[in-house]
Amino acid sequence: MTQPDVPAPEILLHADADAVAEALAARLLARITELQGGGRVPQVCLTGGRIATRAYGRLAAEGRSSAVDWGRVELWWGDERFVPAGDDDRNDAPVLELLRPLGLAAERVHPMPAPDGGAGLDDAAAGYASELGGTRFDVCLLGLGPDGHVASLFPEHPSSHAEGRVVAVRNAPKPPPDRISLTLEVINASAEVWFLVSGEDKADATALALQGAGPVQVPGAGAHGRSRTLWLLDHAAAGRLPPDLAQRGRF
Ligand SMILES: O=C1O[C@H](COP(=O)(O)O)[C@@H](O)[C@H](O)[C@H]1O
Repeated sequence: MTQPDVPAPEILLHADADAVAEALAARLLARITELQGGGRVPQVCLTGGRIATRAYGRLAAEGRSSAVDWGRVELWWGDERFVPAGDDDRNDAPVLELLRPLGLAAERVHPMPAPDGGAGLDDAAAGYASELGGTRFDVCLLGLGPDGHVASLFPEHPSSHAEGRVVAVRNAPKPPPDRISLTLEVINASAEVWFLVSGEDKADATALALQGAGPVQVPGAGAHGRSRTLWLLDHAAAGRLPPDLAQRGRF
């Protein structure tokens, strides 16, 4: 089912997880370069997840010799696990380690707060909302959980119908239970939303999200960009799409 004024999702099919990671890195470098060429400081929202972490490795490797001015890129996070800074469970830890050698400007990197900063979960979420202000992302990267969760918005959970811009998530069905997440309001204000999804365990959720499931049942179904929504999939994740949809993205 398509919604009025929301561009139809574009499916980009790749052989495997490595190919998705490589494609994401190449596409992001090209988009950042293009935005900087137009005089803009690109606003990029990052996701956690296994495939994203692979993609950041590629980005770090290829980013060094690219035309991107890394000091003029603004980085945000779509969700975070509310565990201490540096904890392996945090979404920002591997990204920061991988990308720091690129010469990012510290004041343009916006990790979500950690409990060791002293704030409780609600204050931490409110603090990120103020830091974010009215920022609209040029590109918002998203993973998709096997249950259809996106960022830390979980199916049939209070987070899936949260209001406001940033939500404090408790009792997440996937550990750790305490998290911070952007809401669909913020995600859907992005110019472009790019999903990166790999693996057979994501095939059902991918098929539901791309065939008009409701955002409370499948939060990933409710996420889209204002001008573009890309789904970078590997064959395994695309395995349960109806042939006409899967065929559209084959190259
Ligand atoms: O918990 C999370 O999971 C999703 C999906 O992660 P994956 O490892 O199954 O790809 C991720 O998008 C989200 O940022 C993260 O907090």
